[in-house]
Amino acid sequence: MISLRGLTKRYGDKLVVDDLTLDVRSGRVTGFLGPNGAGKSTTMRMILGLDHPTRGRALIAGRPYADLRRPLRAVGAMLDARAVHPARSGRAHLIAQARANGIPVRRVDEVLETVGLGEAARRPAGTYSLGMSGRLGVAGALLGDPPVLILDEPVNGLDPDGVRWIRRLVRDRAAEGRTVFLSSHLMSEMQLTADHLVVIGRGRLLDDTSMADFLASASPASARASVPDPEERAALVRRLTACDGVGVETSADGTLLVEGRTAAEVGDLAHHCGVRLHGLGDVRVSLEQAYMDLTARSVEYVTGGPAAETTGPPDGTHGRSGGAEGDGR
Ligand SMILES: Nc1ncnc2c1ncn2[C@@H]1O[C@H](COP(=O)(O)OP(=O)(O)OP(=O)(O)O)[C@@H](O)[C@H]1O
Repeated sequence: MISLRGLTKRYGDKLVVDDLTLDVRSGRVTGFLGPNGAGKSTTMRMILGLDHPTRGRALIAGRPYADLRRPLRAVGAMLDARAVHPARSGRAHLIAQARANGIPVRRVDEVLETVGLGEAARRPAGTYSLGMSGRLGVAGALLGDPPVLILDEPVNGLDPDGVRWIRRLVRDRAAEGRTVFLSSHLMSEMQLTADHLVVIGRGRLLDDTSMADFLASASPASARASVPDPEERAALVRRLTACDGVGVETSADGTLLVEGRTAAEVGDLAHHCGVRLHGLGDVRVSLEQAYMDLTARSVEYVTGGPAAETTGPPDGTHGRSGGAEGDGR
């Protein structure tokens, strides 16, 4: 487990990480989200002892990073995939890390195979593509077979096969009971990968919740139903719109979008009225939409316009508007 207690970082007069208190628990993948400059990398660097907190503490399994005797055996991390001496081969890079941590060289060859770099292992790391550098970074994180993994943008530069590979890798590690903490701006991928989310904006905690609750709280229930018979469709719409808080949109092909009711509720009502349905399902908000709603007021660097002046609300509450349709999990 990773524990942050009042973790705070100030660079000059800029408060970059603001009083973060949370636990990143084992046995699940925790996604770390936030707009550019929100303080994610700085938080990860403080967990890994690469930056000193201005205030507060970051602990790994109850200890500060600096107190870990064999750090790579306690926590594996990839923060900057390109931070490798360009003239050194990937294998030599890993061997140096392994030696410093009492890890046998055969483990280096093992992790190089695991990340698919077996053949490129003896080439200078400076000749690696971004995706290959990422794979080498992940190999370094896996080297000590640690119970805690911290990965900053691990899918950056990876091809679709590599993205799926990372997803499987981190999910398998979490299923083994390890702690996985990873950041990504790829929301669709995060939706498939993470069980739990920590969201920050301008250094402050905006949410610390399960993926399911994050998505559920982002939008009211809504369902989609296809009713082939026009008269039955009209009857169902009448019954639905007679209820408070329910809105129905009918598309050209006769599909109903029912806001304010779950698929189960729409199915029950249709059954009760003797209405035949061809398609019925819940409409889920996408992580991207839920995230955009939550962080809208915490974005510092806005595309095509001035940045918002306000920060996110201090108590973690937020007005979300739902609505966008997503692919669910
Ligand atoms: N060494 C430093 N000195 C001064 N400011 C810094 C330093 N490192 C980071 N910052 C600032 O701290 C803020 C947070 O940066 P950080 O890299 O932690 O954000 P991030 O959430 O990881 O962003 P991104 O998603 O763009 O990677 C930024 O405004 C950045 O400019």
